Amino acid sequence: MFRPTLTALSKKSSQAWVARQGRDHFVKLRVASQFKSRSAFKLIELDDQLDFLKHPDVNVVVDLGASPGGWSQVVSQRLGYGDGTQLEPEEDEHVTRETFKPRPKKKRIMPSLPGSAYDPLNIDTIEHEIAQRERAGHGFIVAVDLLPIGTIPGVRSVRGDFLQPEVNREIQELIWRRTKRDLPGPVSEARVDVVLSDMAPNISGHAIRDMELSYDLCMAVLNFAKRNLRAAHEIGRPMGGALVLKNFASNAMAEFRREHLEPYFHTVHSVKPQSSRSESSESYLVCRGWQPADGFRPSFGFL
Ligand SMILES: C[S@@+](CC[C@H](N)C(=O)[O-])C[C@H]1O[C@@H](n2cnc3c(N)ncnc32)[C@H](O)[C@@H]1O
Repeated sequence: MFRPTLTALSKKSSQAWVARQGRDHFVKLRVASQFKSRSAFKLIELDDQLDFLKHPDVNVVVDLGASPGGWSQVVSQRLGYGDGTQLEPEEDEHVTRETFKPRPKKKRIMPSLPGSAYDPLNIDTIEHEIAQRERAGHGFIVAVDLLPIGTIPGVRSVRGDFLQPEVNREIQELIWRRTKRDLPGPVSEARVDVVLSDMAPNISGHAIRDMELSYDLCMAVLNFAKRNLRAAHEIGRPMGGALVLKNFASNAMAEFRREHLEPYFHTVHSVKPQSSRSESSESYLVCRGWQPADGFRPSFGFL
């Protein structure tokens, strides 16, 4: 009997993956749009449907599992940074003075810069462009991932494992520093308006283990949200204070939703965006209107 070898199998599945990518409507859209990931369309769909980002009172957004940066780009746009186009990819990914490559003249965003008489690499122009976009938007985004995230207007990134206490501490300190600098009012423990998590554990192939890992990530994100989300009544909008959580369907997740989400949010919706592949069991829990019960916010600590 013919048994395919591992190499033959992996070659076949990678060919299938390439073929599927080529057919995929959202992959084509991504290429045309300059979004860093196809996932960007999932967040666009979620926000267009449930409207948690585009409010003037949304100032601080935390994007967990942000690399390569598609969701952060969408949030950046929705907080008013940029006009819907991102910085050109070569500027975006690796802009350092050493690695920057000038673009052809016709693609330049700014024709020239005051005060930069000689700037053959166009570096001042790029910095000026970034600074201009930074001025146009409001608030800020903290993007967290194990992997690098390029430069996106309004985004500050933290690289590390979200499950590690020192990474949590770094996120917290960044939020406090920026809040103190940029936002009016007292610096309190809870200044985040929206927590997003598109994190997924590395799939081991062992169904129960994978489900447990996914559950643990969701629980860690919820604990972070409990400490950091502004409550709906503080914001003055019933749907204010939102959490978006990627999850994989399981009985444990259904119970998590009933026990840990529904009692504390005004509404909880489970959404499978069109741009999420139908063969994946992923969906997103969109929880709006954070209303901590008395004493529900845990005393301050990490994890
Ligand atoms: C589906 S991708 C996110 C795509 C992203 N939303 C975008 O639009 O570009 C999931 C990300 O979660 C990150 N991730 C998984 N576990 C993590 C952890 N414990 N800490 C930080 N990042 C994690 C992975 O590194 C991966 O980049």
